[in-house]
Amino acid sequence: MGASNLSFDQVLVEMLEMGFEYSSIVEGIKTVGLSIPNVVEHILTAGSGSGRATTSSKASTTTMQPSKFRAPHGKALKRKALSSTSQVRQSSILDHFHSNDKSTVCNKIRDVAIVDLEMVNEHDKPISKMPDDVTVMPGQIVTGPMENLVVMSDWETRVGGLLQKHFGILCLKSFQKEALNAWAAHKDCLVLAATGSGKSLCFQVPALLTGKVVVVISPLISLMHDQCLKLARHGVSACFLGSGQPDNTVEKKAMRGMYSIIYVCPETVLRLIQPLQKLAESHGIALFAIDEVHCVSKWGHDFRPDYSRLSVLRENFSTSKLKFLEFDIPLMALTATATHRVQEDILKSLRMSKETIVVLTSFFRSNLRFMVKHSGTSQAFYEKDFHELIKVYGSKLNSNKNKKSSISKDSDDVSSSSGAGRISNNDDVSPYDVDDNHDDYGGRYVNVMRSGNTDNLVKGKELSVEFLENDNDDCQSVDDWDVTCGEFCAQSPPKDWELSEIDDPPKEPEGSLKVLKGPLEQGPAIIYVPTRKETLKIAKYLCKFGVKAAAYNAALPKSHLRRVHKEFHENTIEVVVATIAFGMGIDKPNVRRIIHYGWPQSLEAYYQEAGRAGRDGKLADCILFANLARVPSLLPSRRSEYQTKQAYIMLSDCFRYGMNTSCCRAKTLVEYFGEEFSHRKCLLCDVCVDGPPQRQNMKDEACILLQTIAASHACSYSMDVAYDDDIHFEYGYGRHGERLCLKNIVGKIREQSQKFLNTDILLWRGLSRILEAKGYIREGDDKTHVQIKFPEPTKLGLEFIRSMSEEAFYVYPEADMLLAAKTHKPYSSFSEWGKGWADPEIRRQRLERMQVNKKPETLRSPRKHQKRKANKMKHDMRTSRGRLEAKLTKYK
Ligand SMILES: Nc1ncnc2c1ncn2[C@@H]1O[C@H](COP(=O)(O)OP(=O)(O)OP(=O)(O)O)[C@@H](O)[C@H]1O
Ligand SMILES: [Mg+2]
Repeated sequence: MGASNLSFDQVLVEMLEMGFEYSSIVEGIKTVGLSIPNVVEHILTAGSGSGRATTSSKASTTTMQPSKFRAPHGKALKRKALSSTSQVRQSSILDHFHSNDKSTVCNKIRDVAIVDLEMVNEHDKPISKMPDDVTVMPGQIVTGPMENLVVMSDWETRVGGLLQKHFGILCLKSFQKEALNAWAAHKDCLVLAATGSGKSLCFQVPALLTGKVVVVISPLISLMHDQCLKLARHGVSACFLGSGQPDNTVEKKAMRGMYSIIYVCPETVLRLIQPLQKLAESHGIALFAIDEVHCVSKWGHDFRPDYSRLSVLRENFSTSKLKFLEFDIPLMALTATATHRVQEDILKSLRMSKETIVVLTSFFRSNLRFMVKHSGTSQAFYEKDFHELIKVYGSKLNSNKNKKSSISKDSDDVSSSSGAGRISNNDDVSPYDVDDNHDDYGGRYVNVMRSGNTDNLVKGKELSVEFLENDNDDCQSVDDWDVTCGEFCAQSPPKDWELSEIDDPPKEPEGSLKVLKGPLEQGPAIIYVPTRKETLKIAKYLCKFGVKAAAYNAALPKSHLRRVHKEFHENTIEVVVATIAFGMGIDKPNVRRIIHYGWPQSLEAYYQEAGRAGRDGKLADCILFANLARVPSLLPSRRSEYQTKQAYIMLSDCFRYGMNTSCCRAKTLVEYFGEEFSHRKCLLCDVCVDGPPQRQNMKDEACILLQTIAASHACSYSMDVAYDDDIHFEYGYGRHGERLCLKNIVGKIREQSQKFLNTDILLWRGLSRILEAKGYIREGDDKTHVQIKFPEPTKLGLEFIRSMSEEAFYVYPEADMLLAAKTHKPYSSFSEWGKGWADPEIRRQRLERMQVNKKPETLRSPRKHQKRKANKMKHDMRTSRGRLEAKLTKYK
């Protein structure tokens, strides 16, 4: 790859977008010239140290030890036979992974075939241990009694042989049977089943049973590609169409019925309506499957506008439109993350039939161990947060000497629970970690987003250099994987399938739960971060300690992404540090750890990504490291006002999940999706294991907070609130008649009550959420916030004040309240810095804090520094104006 004709600035801008640091880019350009791929390669190779997986095809060949090439149950696979039976027709797979090197084609074909079969092994090996705790609830949800349906006769008897032949599977899970029953009865079907439960089989089987074509609508090329590859290995011909498919003969062949399964993105299927109608006539279409169907809904976390136009399928493939059809071609919609609202939206948006069968299984994944840990999630915390990960994945050879110097003496176990989302690992967080910017609840973006002006949106993005994982990944398009193939011909499935006896596990009595215990088995990890820059920073950090880590974000060169994907599947890369671009569809059975480093944007996204873990049914960790002292902000993205509001609601739910200290995390998650959690607890998460914190009687705090809020609204309520003796309010509705935000209200409490002088804003923030949940206060602003911002009392709240009795008010302190209790600081906000100097105690504490916690100037972020400067200017202006006004009154 020689130098391109790009200018220095162009290379710089593009690479900054990818998340690289300015200095590394400049250094790279100096060394290898103005070629983006070369500079990327240079930086990644230099930064990776010995830990990063090598890029050469040799590496994958050499890393494959004979012992690895085993059939599911220990039978060695014959390399030769495999390479000769490989019928993957396109140059494709080679192009995927080694597009530029044609000289070693043969070797590569063999390598890839072997790699693929290795993946098959991994998938099928622990068949009996598949997460199959799903329970179909036909009685509740199925809208039509199945026994009354005209079911395609004998499909169940015929399917057994096909499953064995193609997938090495003896039987279907009950939810798969339900879905297939619906299809066989020509009914539409909505399948809601946990991540990794095997939804794909529901739409793959109809192609095998009928010999007709199944059209699958899928949101990502990477996902389509993954599935096509697996199908080819299982002896099912499949292709994918769309902008990632350069060979237009594939599309023509597909429309002539040459592939059993056609994967398309929604954009493409909309274009292909007519050819598909012809295909339905000539060959027959057995089913339209809409995978990851939550993308249909505006209420979902991953809305794709083209998904919402898929109602054309119902309109164009019904008996009223196509006279040759005997029945409407059934629709099967599938997802693992849909709330009730999203489910309703799906049925409506796709215009699914009134008789749609909804197959609902539990979203609960009993082998996932959820935890929340407090962390500043910045570079200063890497050492502490990743030290256990480095211990697990770091190469002994490399890291021993580094470990001595760099890894904290602290031997806290990353995978050991910190206790109910509490603050054990990073409990020595400085008060300065509480970013006062965030007291305004992400206002920086709110302003930008709410303007409705797209120019501003763009500016917003430019402003937010750290939040670079923008629409590129938010709205992942088919272009995120420009895979050059898409045609997969059926290979003969391996002859020596060893069939495991699998069936739904015997139903356990209600409430009992088999608890997986013990240390995690070996297996890779994925670290999800919000920004591209962090993917690179963390991957580089881990590589320094000998961890085979790699960054993955949508802006990185496709060749790099393909390599990461491949090497991750081969277990050459052990830790992928990724944005949401590596989320949906990753089906690797032995992922042992999913770490979210920073707040996710929604619980749907969180659960979807966490669902990549433990797909083999074995214990896996899902750890969320988040700054519990901060209210998270929305990442910039193109959103309408309506979508912004929705996004805030989802972020808020996610924030509350992190703040929770008393309810089982798995229960919180599945109940979020509207499921009634049949077990009381998961017995694995940090809350279940460590128990909730001790309940506190917060009667006094609740009363004073409610009173102060009520007083600030006294004008509007024109009521006589019985105040505490030591509280006197000078005005009712803010000094200038404006609403008082929680921060001001807390300021008032501190001013008026000696008892609460030294209380932390975090305490009041947590308490206000508790009061809101109890229905005593509500948001008084017409905007949506992540955390209540302008509290106003409800009728219930006012009654609570009126009827204040001696009764205690016991609550479980939330995570931020516990954090406040641990960090002994009276004020968390710089905006309150100017207040209270006259008070000797406050003065003493502030001076002490200035001495002890003074950070070196270099550590200050430019953003904070600018804000401080601006505040100082404002303060100076105010004081000089004050002096001026004082002088003027004097001379009047
Ligand atoms: N009946 C079955 N018995 C055993 N294994 C199965 C069965 N059905 C599917 N599987 C396996 O389960 C794994 C996960 O399947 P799949 O990718 O379809 O999950 P999914 O439900 O689509 O998950 P996600 O929501 O994350 O996409 C696959 O490797 C598949 O081979
Ligand atoms: Mg799936």
